[in-house]
Amino acid sequence: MHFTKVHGLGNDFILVNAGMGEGLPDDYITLAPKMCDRRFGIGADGLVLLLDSGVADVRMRIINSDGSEAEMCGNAIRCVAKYLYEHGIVRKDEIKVETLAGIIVPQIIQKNGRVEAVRVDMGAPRLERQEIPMLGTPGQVVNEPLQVNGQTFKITAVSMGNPHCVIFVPDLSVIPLNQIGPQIETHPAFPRKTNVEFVQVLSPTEVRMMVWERGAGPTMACGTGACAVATAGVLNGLTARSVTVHLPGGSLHIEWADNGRLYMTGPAEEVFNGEYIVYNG
Ligand SMILES: N[C@@H](CCC[C@H](N)C(=O)O)C(=O)O
Repeated sequence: MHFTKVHGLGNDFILVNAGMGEGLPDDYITLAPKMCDRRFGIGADGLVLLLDSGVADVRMRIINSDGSEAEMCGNAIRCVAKYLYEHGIVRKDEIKVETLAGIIVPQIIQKNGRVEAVRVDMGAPRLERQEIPMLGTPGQVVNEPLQVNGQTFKITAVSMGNPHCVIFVPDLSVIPLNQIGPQIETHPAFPRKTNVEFVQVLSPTEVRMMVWERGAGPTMACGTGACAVATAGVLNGLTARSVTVHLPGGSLHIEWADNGRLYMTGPAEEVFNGEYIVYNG
């Protein structure tokens, strides 16, 4: 199987152009963990499949490294847009991508004839509890206490098509992400599990975050997570509507525009191409 390795701020993916004639085994859900394995496979946070679409330029499916399917991926969609543009597959400045979270529109930003960044219209955040989804009485989940193994966290829940649980803390460096992350990811309050973001506010226009991703664990960056963090910052009165989000792998700019939509701007990189050997049986 031919693949292209890409990343957005170190959040890395195996891209398979499945709708353009590449043979794709049906069992990609079992294949994804094998391909994503960092010792026995190619190594990645997720497998991204590009498929033909009847309603957009392309359809994107994102399979986490544990084999679960996610509705959307902010870093992957920037990589997809750059890949489609640079390989001449979709030579448009604005590319329509069908996802399980709806049609998302990345925009190619060029400088000196090169794709410098990708700006993505990520749509409006979904804030009602049942849209996250989260159990409990209807309404928004803003700075609400969540009990986790005897500890109380004040959480703000945001859906960017996929679920996010945002927690503001005074000091990121003391957070045991690998211990608390999976406990919140699988907390019974989140019937479809959740991504988890811990955030330290540096100023009204700058925050630092780290993420524990649903189905992938700790990653270097999360685009939908950065959008959720920017939304949560405004809802909690902590940040402005335009904010720079610093992640372990680099920075994203997020704007929650007056039209209610979130715009994410950041880089995307293609790293190498290869052939993955699929053994039957
Ligand atoms: N890293 C991604 C999000 C990938 C999906 C996530 N793990 C989920 O299951 O929702 C991003 O950049 O948004």
